[in-house]
Amino acid sequence: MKPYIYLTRKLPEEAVKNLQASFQVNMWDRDDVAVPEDILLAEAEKAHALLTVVSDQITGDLLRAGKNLKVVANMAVGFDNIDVEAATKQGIYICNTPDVLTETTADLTFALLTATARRIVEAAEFVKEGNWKSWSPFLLAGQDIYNKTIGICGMGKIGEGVARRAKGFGMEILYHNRTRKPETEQELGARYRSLESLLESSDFVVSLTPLTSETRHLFNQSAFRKMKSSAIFINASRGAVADEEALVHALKTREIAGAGLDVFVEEPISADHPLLKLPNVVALPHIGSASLETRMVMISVCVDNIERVLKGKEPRTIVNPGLLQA
Ligand SMILES: O=CC(=O)O
Repeated sequence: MKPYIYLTRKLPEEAVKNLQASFQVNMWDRDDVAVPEDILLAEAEKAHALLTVVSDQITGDLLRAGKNLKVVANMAVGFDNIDVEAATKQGIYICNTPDVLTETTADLTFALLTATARRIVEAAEFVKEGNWKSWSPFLLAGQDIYNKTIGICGMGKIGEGVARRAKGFGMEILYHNRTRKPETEQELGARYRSLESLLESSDFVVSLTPLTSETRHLFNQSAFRKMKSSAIFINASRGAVADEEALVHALKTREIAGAGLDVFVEEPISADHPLLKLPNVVALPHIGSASLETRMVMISVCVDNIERVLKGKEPRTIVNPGLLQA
């Protein structure tokens, strides 16, 4: 019998035809709703490979139930939705899609910064709603971006991509990261700062840090209080790096000036969430890497990893490399 692969989202036929040639492939065939947990569990119990997305919770229980499972290929660079430790114990490869989405996500992060600073979403709605009656000096006036200070928290590849864009805007670049990046400092003139100093000095605080036990609620009440009252907070990593209640408070009381958010604690965020009621928030539906080109490449990275593992080869992009040595 051919190995069985379950894809948790409807993907284009052309993207998965390679898999169909050698394996039995089944996919959740709706694009508008996520696969329900019970169906995902039942599929994991049968599957040799899963192709998953960020909103699928790949828990220890699910991985232990997957007696045939050899690989989970997550269509994202982040993998906080997966219990990697449990997978490693079960001998299951966890793969992600690094590198291929770096520039696309940096584009979106910078676009979100621009949209928030210059009130682009508000302005576009204003025109479409027929509210534009006259040109006026301060109509929808926002904040400058060029020559301002950007503080990037999480200087991985996407952080570096955002820093390159910031350099083009003549911005002063500060960063905070677990490790210093001498080459980035040299190439982009980025300056390392403690988190506290970055928060105090930046006009734009940009979160690109992965979600871990250390970064959960990194942006809390005390962090927002340290920021300038004119500061704009941009989050393009994971919702839970910010304490959303503290963020709502900081925005309402104008402790900070605005926020551009591509990610939320609960996704999809409910339409009546207090964050969505605030005029100084630009909210996007987790579309950091969502260009047609990049999404197709991400799928092909997942497909390639699955194919390799099921054919007895090493996957190319692996999150639990300890397994390769085991
Ligand atoms: O959020 C998206 C990703 O991790 O790629």
